[in-house]
Amino acid sequence: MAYLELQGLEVSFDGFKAVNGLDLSIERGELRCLLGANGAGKSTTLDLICGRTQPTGGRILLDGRDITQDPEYRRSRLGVGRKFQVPSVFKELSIRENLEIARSRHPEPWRTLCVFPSRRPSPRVAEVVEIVGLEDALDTQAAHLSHGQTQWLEIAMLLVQDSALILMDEPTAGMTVQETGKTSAIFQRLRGRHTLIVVEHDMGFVREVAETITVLHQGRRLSEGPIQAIENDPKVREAYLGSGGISHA
Ligand SMILES: Nc1ncnc2c1ncn2[C@@H]1O[C@H](COP(=O)(O)OP(=O)(O)OP(=O)(O)O)[C@@H](O)[C@H]1O
Repeated sequence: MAYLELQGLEVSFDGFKAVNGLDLSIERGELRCLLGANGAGKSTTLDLICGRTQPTGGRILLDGRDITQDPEYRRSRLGVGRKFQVPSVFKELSIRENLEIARSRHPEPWRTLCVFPSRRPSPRVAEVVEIVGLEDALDTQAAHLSHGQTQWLEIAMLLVQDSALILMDEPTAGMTVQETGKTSAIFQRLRGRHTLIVVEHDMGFVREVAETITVLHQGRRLSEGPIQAIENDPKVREAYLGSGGISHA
């Protein structure tokens, strides 16, 4: 059995099926990209997996366990981490402080800073900042970070929480070409250690990082496979007709 299984997943908003009988199987350690035109149901699918939205039908299995009815906090404890498009870092705190708080998951974050007053990061924080390339900026206040650095800090916050399944919505949106390149390198390092599901419109980025791509259309799986197979799939071409083809998604 795959690490994550969506079986006939469905959610209806006032009768409109944003996700409509979606089947998806993702192996442990895989990096899966979700593609699809605007409104295809990509973000809603991530919402269903992390428990932000409750499905109106179907099942979600994580490592063989049915989590369909589990609330968001319980899925988070099981290792499901979600990165949203809008960053949720504490702007007035340093990178190190943000990471220590994320790691502790303490209900009163300020107490963590009393427990970790030292300027030396804990071993896991030190390891993670090296992965995302922020090791030289540990004491920089988050408010002073570039857009790219803020996104990397958020990824690091999921990593220190040991999220086994990481869901990301357009991680490269608003990034420069250099920042996107660095993000791609970070993802290459995460592959195999974490299972990643990434919604992304930047086809250059998708080409670099994805092994398998799932294309959604009207809340269903339209096509799945490596990039060449997706680009040559007549169903995908038809669904993207008018938007200049998938390469211009
Ligand atoms: N809470 C909600 N209430 C009503 N309709 C919703 C809700 N959330 C999403 N939808 C609708 O469901 C459909 C799928 O939305 P979703 O955000 O998942 O698409 P998407 O593929 O992520 O699109 P985009 O690439 O534009 O972000 C859209 O038509 C959207 O308007």
